[in-house]
Amino acid sequence: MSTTRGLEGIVATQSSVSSIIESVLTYQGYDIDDLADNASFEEVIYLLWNGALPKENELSHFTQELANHAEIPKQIIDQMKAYPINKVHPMAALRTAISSLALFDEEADVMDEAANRRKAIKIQAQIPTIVTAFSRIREGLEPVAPRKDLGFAANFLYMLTGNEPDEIAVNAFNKALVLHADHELNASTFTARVCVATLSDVYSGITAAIGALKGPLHGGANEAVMNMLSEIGSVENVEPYIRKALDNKEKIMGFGHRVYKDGDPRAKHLREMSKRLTEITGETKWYEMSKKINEMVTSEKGLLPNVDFYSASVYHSLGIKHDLFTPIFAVSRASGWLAHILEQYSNNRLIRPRAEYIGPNKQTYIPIEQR
Ligand SMILES: CC(=O)SCCNC(=O)CCNC(=O)[C@H](O)C(C)(C)COP(=O)(O)OP(=O)(O)OC[C@H]1O[C@@H](n2cnc3c(N)ncnc32)[C@H](O)[C@@H]1OP(=O)(O)O
Ligand SMILES: O=C([O-])CC(=O)C(=O)O
Repeated sequence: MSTTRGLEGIVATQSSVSSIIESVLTYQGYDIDDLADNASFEEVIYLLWNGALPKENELSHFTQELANHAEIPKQIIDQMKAYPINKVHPMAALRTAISSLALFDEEADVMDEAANRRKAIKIQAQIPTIVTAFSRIREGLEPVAPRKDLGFAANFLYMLTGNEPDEIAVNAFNKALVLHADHELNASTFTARVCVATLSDVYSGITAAIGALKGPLHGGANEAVMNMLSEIGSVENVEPYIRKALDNKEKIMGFGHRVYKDGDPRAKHLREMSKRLTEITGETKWYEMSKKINEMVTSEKGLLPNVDFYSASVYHSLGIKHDLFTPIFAVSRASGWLAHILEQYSNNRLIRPRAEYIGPNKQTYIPIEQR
């Protein structure tokens, strides 16, 4: 038996949801560059779940469906109020709240395709409501109910702040959602597929995926990048900080990637957004610091920024709290997880690889008093 550490390069399934070929990312065959510049997040969700871009009437029906299901049960809000809110990371709160949502869905364990699609709509629609409600509850504010007349991106920002966001913020947030929606067999998507391949339910798959996304080697890196930027504090401090980190063989968050060795195609969009948004807020230092870190890490280690690097200064510029960055990743990536879950159910086989045994052999049980 031979092993490949971290399953690098192993093709574990077939999928038609998204592809990464020669560093080009496509969703159902559409280049991410094209979608980032043109598509609404709602169109992208529809595309990932249905394999085709929606016609006008299909999009308005789909958008309405999402809006109609965006409210969460009152019990979930009450439950979040009972969390030890000052100690709980919003990703942990989201993981628990999504799992709890299943308890209030009579169809949670109904496994036919129509029921699974209904659950997909509910989960996609309700994740933003949970994330924004938790954010407000911990600030001592009441959650803001979702509005049916606002699009997905606008509604998120509205529920977060209670104010209708401007067009620049909505467009930037929409683009970030589009860029994060799916990414082939990344760790959280693989987790979701492994979970539902046992014929467990959709909520379990999403709960498991949230747990995997939370780690700093995956989605948690965007918050870690912002922590690093805050710690560095100024452009002049970049050089000594990064040099020390590299000398100590520390990982620089937001750099490197298991699949992309010559660059993550999403990063250039986020870099451009970071530049523009920091100019608008007048806090260009976040972009300037990021750019300098990028130059140093790339020239000294040959590592390029991944999706998490410039997204940190983008979300910061939108006025979003740093520990909400990864939950926002989940808001977007839920669309990809759900597409993969539906795909897994449609052609399921239990996912169960092998482990090469390297432990001791031929041991004999010794009674406890003789050990
Ligand atoms: C949405 C996402 O999930 S994107 C990824 C988000 N995660 C991060 O940004 C965290 C920082 N990056 C990393 O930890 C890694 O690059 C990962 C997890 C993304 C990919 O990991 P792997 O494919 O296993 O690469 P691995 O960790 O083996 O790295 C290969 C080499 O590059 C180095 N390296 C990789 N990333 C970094 C980094 N960010 N900073 C410094 N060195 C790095 C490793 O130390 C290793 O060096 P070595 O061969 O001398 O030991
Ligand atoms: O694909 C990966 O390994 C990580 C990643 O970039 C993502 O999930 O967006």
